[in-house]
Amino acid sequence: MKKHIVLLPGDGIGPEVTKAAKRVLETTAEQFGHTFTFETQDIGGAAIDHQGTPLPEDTLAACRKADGIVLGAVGGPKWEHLPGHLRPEKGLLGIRKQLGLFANLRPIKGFPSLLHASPLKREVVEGSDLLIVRELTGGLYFGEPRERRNQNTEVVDTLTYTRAEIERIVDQAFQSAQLRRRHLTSVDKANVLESSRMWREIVEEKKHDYPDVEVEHMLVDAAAMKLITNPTYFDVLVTENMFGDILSDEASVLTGSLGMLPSASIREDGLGLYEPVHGSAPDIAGQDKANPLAAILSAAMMLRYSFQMSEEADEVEAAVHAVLQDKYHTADLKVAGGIQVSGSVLANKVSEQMSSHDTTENIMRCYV
Ligand SMILES: NC(=O)c1ccc[n+]([C@@H]2O[C@H](COP(=O)([O-])OP(=O)(O)OC[C@H]3O[C@@H](n4cnc5c(N)ncnc54)[C@H](O)[C@@H]3O)[C@@H](O)[C@H]2O)c1
Ligand SMILES: CC(C)[C@H](C(=O)O)[C@@H](O)C(=O)O
Ligand SMILES: [Mg+2]
Repeated sequence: MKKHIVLLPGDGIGPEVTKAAKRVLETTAEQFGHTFTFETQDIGGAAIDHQGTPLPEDTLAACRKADGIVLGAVGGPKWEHLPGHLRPEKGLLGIRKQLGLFANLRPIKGFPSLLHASPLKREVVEGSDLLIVRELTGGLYFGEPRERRNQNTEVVDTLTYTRAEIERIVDQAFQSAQLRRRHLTSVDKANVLESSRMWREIVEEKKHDYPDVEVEHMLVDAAAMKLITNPTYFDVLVTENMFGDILSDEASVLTGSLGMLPSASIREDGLGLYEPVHGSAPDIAGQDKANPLAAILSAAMMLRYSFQMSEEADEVEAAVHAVLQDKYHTADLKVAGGIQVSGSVLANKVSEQMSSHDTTENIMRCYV
């Protein structure tokens, strides 16, 4: 099969992890007889430096034509002095919005060989396997007005959702739950926010369309606590944009590192932007220390969702599992008796593992 992939490396460790994902995609193409073509475009701080804007028209146009998009990360101290509308992060928010990528799927599952890498107790982490379905193009991130007022003595951000925006993400979450253990937790702050009360109403209406899914509501503060005290309680969580952002970084603790969490930002027709959950990590950028597995697993999600190549996705995930079983890891993961390697060496190991044809069953097949 032929597929055209747009790479958006961005800033900080973005280029390092994107290169790793590309490497693994090239190995996939070779192994399965596909033709993947790649095109690199600017986004974020790199785009500001090269083209004066965080989201150039060319980038958007290329993404609209792509079969899949892989993004590294955007942002960093170099651009922090810029006004809000010119910041690198605006490029990422812009592309999500412009492409209508309203659903961000963030699977969190501990690899068995990393159970001790989490600072949480093994008995808490063991068996955790959850999916955060984060609404991605609404809420506080996009509401207007957002401004300073009255000579800088007041500030306003706006949380808006339309009924249709909530309905489509709730549908997505119910459908994800149907593919998994059929337990959905809708997370909100309905004791305070009107938007959350409408969210709850919609979940209550929608549940009749999915009678095989058990659904409940949970307040976000309680959910934050339960995520790290009793993570195996959860299957699918669905929540609005900002709550989803925060809860997913928190949940990464279950896996041992933020560098392990992949994500898919998708829309109904199958186009997707595949992005690790982590940021540009300026503290380790340029040192080949970044964990490339979140980006590699994001590429596996692209194979599964946008390209419908589930065998290929299984192969990548199984190779990641095998490399971790062999005790290879980057510096962010604390693995007793492990073999610490650079990010590029770890990516090569995954690639070699795939080429060795040694990989068997994918017991990590959690990325739905
Ligand atoms: N999707 C994105 O592009 C994205 C996501 C989050 C943050 N950001 C941006 O990134 C910049 C830095 O943000 P931050 O420091 O709060 O968050 P961050 O996710 O970049 O880093 C948080 C911590 O996790 C570590 N880390 C992150 N990814 C890692 C990896 N793959 N391997 C090893 N360690 C890793 C970092 O070294 C750091 O200690 C900011 O400008 C922020 O806006 C971008
Ligand atoms: C960089 C930032 C705008 C972004 C977000 O909040 O969506 C990031 O934290 C993420 O999780 O993808
Ligand atoms: Mg985030």
